[in-house]
Amino acid sequence: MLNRSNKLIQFKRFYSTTTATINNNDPPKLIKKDTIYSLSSGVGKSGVAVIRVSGPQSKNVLQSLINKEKEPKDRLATLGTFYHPTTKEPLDKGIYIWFSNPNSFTGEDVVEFHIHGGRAVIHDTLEAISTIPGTRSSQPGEFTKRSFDNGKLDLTQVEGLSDLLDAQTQHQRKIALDQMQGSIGKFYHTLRNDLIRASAYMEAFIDFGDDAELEPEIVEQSKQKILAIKEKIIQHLNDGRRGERLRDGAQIAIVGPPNAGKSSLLNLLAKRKASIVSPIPGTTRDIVEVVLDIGGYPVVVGDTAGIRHSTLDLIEKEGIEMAKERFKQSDIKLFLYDCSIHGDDADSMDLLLNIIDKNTILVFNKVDLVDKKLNWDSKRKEILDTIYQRKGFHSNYIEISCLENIGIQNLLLHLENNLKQLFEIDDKEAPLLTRVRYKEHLNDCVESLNRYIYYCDSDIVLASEELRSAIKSIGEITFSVNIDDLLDVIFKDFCIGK
Ligand SMILES: Nc1nc2c(ncn2[C@@H]2O[C@H](COP(=O)(O)OP(=O)(O)OP(=O)(O)O)[C@@H](O)[C@H]2O)c(=O)[nH]1
Ligand SMILES: [K+]
Ligand SMILES: [Mg+2]
Repeated sequence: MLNRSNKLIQFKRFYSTTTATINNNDPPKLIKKDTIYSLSSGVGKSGVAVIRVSGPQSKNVLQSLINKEKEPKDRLATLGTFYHPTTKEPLDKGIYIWFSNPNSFTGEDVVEFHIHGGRAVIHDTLEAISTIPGTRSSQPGEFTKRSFDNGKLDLTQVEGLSDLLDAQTQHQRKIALDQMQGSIGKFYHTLRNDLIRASAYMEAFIDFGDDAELEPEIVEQSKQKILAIKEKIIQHLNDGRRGERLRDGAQIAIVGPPNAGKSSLLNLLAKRKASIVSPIPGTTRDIVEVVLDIGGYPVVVGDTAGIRHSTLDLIEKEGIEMAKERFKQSDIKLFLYDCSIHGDDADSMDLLLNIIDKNTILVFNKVDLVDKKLNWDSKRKEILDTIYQRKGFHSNYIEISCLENIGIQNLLLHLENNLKQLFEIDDKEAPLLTRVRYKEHLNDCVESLNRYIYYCDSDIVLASEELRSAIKSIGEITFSVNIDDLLDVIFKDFCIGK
């Protein structure tokens, strides 16, 4: 029979190999590569432009450009004149910063040149760098790729960085920055580590059970721990698409009967003529979308075709179907009601009662046309009472006039509040689930854990098999887990082999 330390080695080896496809157990090594360079700041004329160089030739590049052999000081902005390495012609006067590996963005030797952002300065400096052997201009995303390869960023951080560069609104920026700094990565690391720790007790039971020092209760304990982890993952998965919504923008739909002023409202919100407005009912056919920033939240507002039964127009009919569908799918729903209609508005009322729900914001438009004292107040009361009688809730409502710009600020405040609720994170521990990719891996993980629970009492070998694939699924989210450290922790608090 194997002694314990051999078993320990076996166990370690087992974990190393089952995760070998995604984990590199050795500390990240710098692979000798081309030295890459590129303009890192935006294209076009600017006050300052930044050229970044990364790779083994970086120091050579720097010394050639400043025409001095001296050792650069680490992470210190230094003023210098840059020369062409072959013609020795001065190119520009600017600042350089040297980052020696591994303390740089890519983990390699990096030098940054902060030069004047004129076309010729940028062009000639890049050309000067290109004359140094071993250098080439970088491919898109190559600096970040090297950073990932060298273990400076895990995959979720790379994705966070990409979101940060794309962020259009304040809240998108906040979430992306958090993710780039490792919040999501850390959360998944912890989940995975917890699973490994719980499974280690299982594995030990399989391996050492016959030594009679480990009780069957251990299996039960580890099962309970794993169940708790599973619950945590499920909770995280049920975040109601908030993270994805924050990346892509929340959907707001404007629906209502023809001529209620839906397109007028869209144009007001967009501050431009995005949708055609006319007195002809049935003007809007397609869904017209505008992307907006409301209180720092990204939203996509969709203007839709006016909904009515009476039309025979096939195109309009299709537009109406699209409108209903959009209404259903949207995160925030605005129902526009023309309050200037005198006499019979049974159609509008039918439609309203048909589709309105608790979360719909009822927007009474064209208040500039009503005589409040005489009839509108009582008519509005009648509408709200009917909703209450038929649907059982008190509807949220706002009065506006698109023509005279009345109540729009109020509507925006209302929307902002709704957005705040929509995006609010009630679970302080778990970050927002920002990508479908994470969701897929987490779903795989939960499925494996369900099978683990199924096998747990009957076939412990199959059960631990499922545990391993659950662990692998989570590991795939970050793609950078060093298992050795963790195993040391496990075995320390495990006390096997002492
Ligand atoms: N007096 C007044 N007229 C308005 C107001 N809002 C919109 N209108 C007018 O109402 C008419 C219809 O406006 P639209 O914005 O085209 O209405 P819609 O709901 O998009 O109409 P469809 O696309 O046909 O369903 C236009 O003549 C607008 O100028 C308002 O607040 N007050
Ligand atoms: K219209
Ligand atoms: Mg319209």
